[in-house]
Parts: sequence; C-alpha cells; structure tokens
Amino acid sequence: MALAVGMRVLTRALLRPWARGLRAAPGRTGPAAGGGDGVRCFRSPRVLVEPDPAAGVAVVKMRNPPVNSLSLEFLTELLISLEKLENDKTFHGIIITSDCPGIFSAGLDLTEMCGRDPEHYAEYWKAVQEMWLRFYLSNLVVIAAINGISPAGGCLLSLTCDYRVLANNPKYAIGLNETLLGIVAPFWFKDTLVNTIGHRSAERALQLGLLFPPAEALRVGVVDQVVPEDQVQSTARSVMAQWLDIPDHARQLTKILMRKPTADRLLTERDADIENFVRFICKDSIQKSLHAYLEKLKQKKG
Ligand SMILES: CCCCCCCCCCCC/C=C/CC(=O)SCCNC(=O)CCNC(=O)[C@H](O)C(C)(C)COP(=O)(O)OP(=O)(O)OC[C@H]1O[C@@H](n2cnc3c(N)ncnc32)[C@H](O)[C@@H]1OP(=O)(O)O
Repeated sequence: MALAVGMRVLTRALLRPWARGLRAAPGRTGPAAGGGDGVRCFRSPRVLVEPDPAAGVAVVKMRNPPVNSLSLEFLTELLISLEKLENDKTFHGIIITSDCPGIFSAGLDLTEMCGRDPEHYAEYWKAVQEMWLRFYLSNLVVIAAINGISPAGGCLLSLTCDYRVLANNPKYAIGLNETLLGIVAPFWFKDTLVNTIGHRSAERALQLGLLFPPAEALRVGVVDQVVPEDQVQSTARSVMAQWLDIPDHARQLTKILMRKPTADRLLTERDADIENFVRFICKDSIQKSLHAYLEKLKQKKG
C-alpha cells in the first residue's frame, strides 16, 4: 500500500513537467453525452471516441475525410480527446485507428504549410509538436491499429504509440517519406524513428524516404505485428489486455524513463524548432515544390 502511494507520488512528480503548458487549446468538441454507466462518450466532428469502460479502454477513430490529413482543427480535436481520456480515471489505454477506409493518415496537412503567412506556420507547427509530445508521453497505453496507408506525419503519429499493429494489405505502406517531397524530417521525427528501429535502419529509411509495405515494416521494426485486415482491431484489443496487466505505475514510470530524454530535447529547443520550421517552409523553393506536389495530388484523379 505504502509502495503504491509512493509510486503514485513519484509518477506525478515525473509527469508534472510535461503536464504544465501542454494542455490542449479549447476547440470545437461537441457536448459530452453521459453514458448509462456514468462514463462520458466524447464526440467531436473529426474524432469518434468509443469507450469500453469495463475494459478501461477507448477506441479513438480518426475521421477527417478524405485522407485524415492532420489539419490544425483535427490536431486540436485529437488532443482534446486524448486529454479527456487521460483525465478520466476509467481509462488506462486507447487504441487509435482510422474511420477512413484504406487510409490511416496522409500525414501533416499540406494546405496548412502552403500559401499561408508565417504566423499561421508557427501556430500549426506548435500544434504538431504538441501532438507529438502529448501522445509520446501519454500516461495511457496507446496502441495504433493501422488500417491504411500511413506516410510521414501519419507514421509519426503511429511511432508515438506503445505498440503498432498493421493490416496485411499490399496497398498499405508506412514510413517517414519526407525527402521524397524535398523536405527534411525534423530531429524529433528522426529521434522517434531511431528509438524504434535503430540508427542504421533509420538513416537508410530517412535518406531514401522509404515507405515500407507490411512485411518490410515488420522486418525493420516500424510496426510490431502484421495481421489480416479483419483482425487488426481484435489484435490491438488483445495486445492492450496484455499491457494493462502490468502494474500501471511501474509501466508509466518505465515509459517516461525510456522517452524523457527524447522529449526533453524538443522541450528545450521548442521555440528554435518553430523558428527553423517557419524559415524553412517560407522559402520560395519549398513553397513551389509543396504547391507542385499538392497540384499533382489533385490532378491524379483527372
Ligand atoms: C538542417 C536543416 C533543417 C531544417 C529543419 C526545418 C524543419 C522543417 C521540416 C518540415 C517538415 C514537414 C514535415 C512534414 C511531414 C508530412 O506529413 S508532409 C505530408 C506527407 N504526406 C504525403 O505525402 C501523402 C500525400 N497523399 C497521398 O499520397 C495520397 O493522398 C494518399 C495515398 C494518402 C491517398 O490517396 P488517394 O486515396 O488516391 O487520395 P487522393 O486523391 O490522393 O487525395 C484525396 C484528397 O486529399 C488531398 N490530400 C492528400 N494528402 C494530403 C495531405 N497530406 N494534406 C492535404 N491534403 C491532402 C488530395 O490533394 C486530394 O484533394 P482533392 O480531393 O483533390 O481536393
């Protein structure tokens, strides 16, 4: 008992620095509907939260069609959903997945990085940093049930999770492919990949902008498990049950021990990172290539 209380105090002390200043900005979430068992269901236009209070788990479904691109509004809604779940003692784990068929997330929203003013770029980048920090350091067990393609920022979101299950579909691929767009993955994207697959594999993947199909993703370690498409959610559930069997405080402290140095690096260089991003994204050459890339995506259909 005394040990459990001591662990709780220690956990709070360790988590406190990240809790401060990392609160999600108020956004357009809909009213929380009271569940019959007292557990709140969260609704927002782009994030659907399906709570399973008996299991202590919530499924967070991304639904920002057509491709779950991580726009400013969508990021804000995701962060608010995460914060609500973290603040509700019912939940110990979340499964993040997509409600858009065939697409987990197309990554950062290119329209947020193209043709806007420097203030907007700064605001957007701060939200991207926030998403990474909050998911990477979440005290909840976070499992990605990856049911679609997941390039760049979509891959980053998966990499913040504790475990990744990918659907075995040859159309799906996952990776940090920024160089293919002529942009550079920031140091914290790189650090997260290095922590997941090791330095050599990360260097090769980043320089070549590799998007790994399922078998390759499993081999290199970008994902932990590849399963038939219709088993992605059930696999994520059973993995979650294993993780939730571990004493929560011990697991949370271990997560922080493993991730703190990586998160600290961004926390200490956060403003400089925003300035770098704004300087980089404002360059004429970068704007031109992002614009051309967006046009190419749009013309693909026609
Ligand atoms: C030492 C120097 C250091 C300097 C440091 C500075 C640091 C700065 C670095 C900056 C780094 C920035 C990091 C960025 C990471 C990212 O995440 S960038 C985004 C990368 N994402 C992609 O490349 C994916 C692009 N999309 C696709 O490939 C395809 O859309 C798809 C495979 C996901 C889905 O294909 P399909 O189902 O055929 O749909 P589409 O017809 O292609 O798309 C439908 C619709 O969505 C629009 N769209 C697609 N992706 C995005 C996106 N990421 N953002 C915004 N919009 C997107 C697409 O244009 C279509 O729009 P319309 O319906 O035609 O209007």
